[in-house]
Amino acid sequence: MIQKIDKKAVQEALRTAYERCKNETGGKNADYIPYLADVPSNLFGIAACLPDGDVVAVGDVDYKFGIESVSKVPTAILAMNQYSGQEVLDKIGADATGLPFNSIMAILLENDHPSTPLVNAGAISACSMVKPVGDSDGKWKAIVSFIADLAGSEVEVIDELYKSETATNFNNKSIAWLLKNYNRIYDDPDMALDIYTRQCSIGVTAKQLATMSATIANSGVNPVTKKEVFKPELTPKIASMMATVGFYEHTGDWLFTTGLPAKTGVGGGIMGVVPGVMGVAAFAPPLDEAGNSVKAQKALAFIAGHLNLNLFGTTRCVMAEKEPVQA
Ligand SMILES: NC(=O)CC[C@H](N)C(=O)O
Repeated sequence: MIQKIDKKAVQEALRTAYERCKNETGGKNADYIPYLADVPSNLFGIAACLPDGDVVAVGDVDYKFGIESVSKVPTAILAMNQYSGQEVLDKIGADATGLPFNSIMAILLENDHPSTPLVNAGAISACSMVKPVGDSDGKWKAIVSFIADLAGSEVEVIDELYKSETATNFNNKSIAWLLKNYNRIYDDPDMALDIYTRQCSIGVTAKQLATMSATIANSGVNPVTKKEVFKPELTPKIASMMATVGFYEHTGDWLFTTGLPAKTGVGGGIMGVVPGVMGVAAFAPPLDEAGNSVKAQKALAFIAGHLNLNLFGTTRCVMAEKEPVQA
């Protein structure tokens, strides 16, 4: 069955989700990265970007927060775009770990494999793959301009966050060097780790996240700028990775509840992709124990249910065509 929805329905769903969730008090800001502990906990925004490039939004949607692990999505796509989906599958993998995002155990259990580019190990490995290999500045330019192309607007690092993460990323250092030991780092390990830390420190708004996910939903063509950012065959690849591990050890619960491929970050952002339909995103800093924003996940779960965005459902949600303008 096909269910047509229009911009008004999306706007209404976002507003209702905002009203329902704004007083939610569960969760706690990440504090293992000192900068994140100080972000105001009551910030809350929701945005959606539609195939015609229209962005609908409610709440704190222009506040720049740390993209954190949502950045694993663009870098995974970039690596697949530069090499191929198959090569990323061979070099990194696409398995769920069922374990926390920064798990060292996951690397050992997967027989020395980083599992998926959407956990820390695989993301550091993906950063090591990004071309030009051996050229830190070149790699960084490739990543930051790829994220800007997905978002349709410039992005930059929040310096204070980058410093805060760099001063405290001991666990990630161990991951980088453990992967090096297993030949799963394809460039200098310290350089790969630094690129990963920097990409996590990029500031984005909920509107930018929604546009990034709309570009993914729209087969790699940014619906705002119309630029072809990546190969169309990569949309189902990245959506499947997001569905598999986007909420780490809570991914099964999330997928069961919503049927929406989505990726979270400890900055409080969540980006959800409805392939062929739209991108949705939400942001609120307090997290559950797996590092997923409590309020943002409640809001997106409501929207997914309300608009029938569940990819496993028998009702397919599509955007209604705009009424042609009368001559
Ligand atoms: N889940 C996350 O957002 C984690 C990202 C963070 N930069 C880290 O590596 O720990």
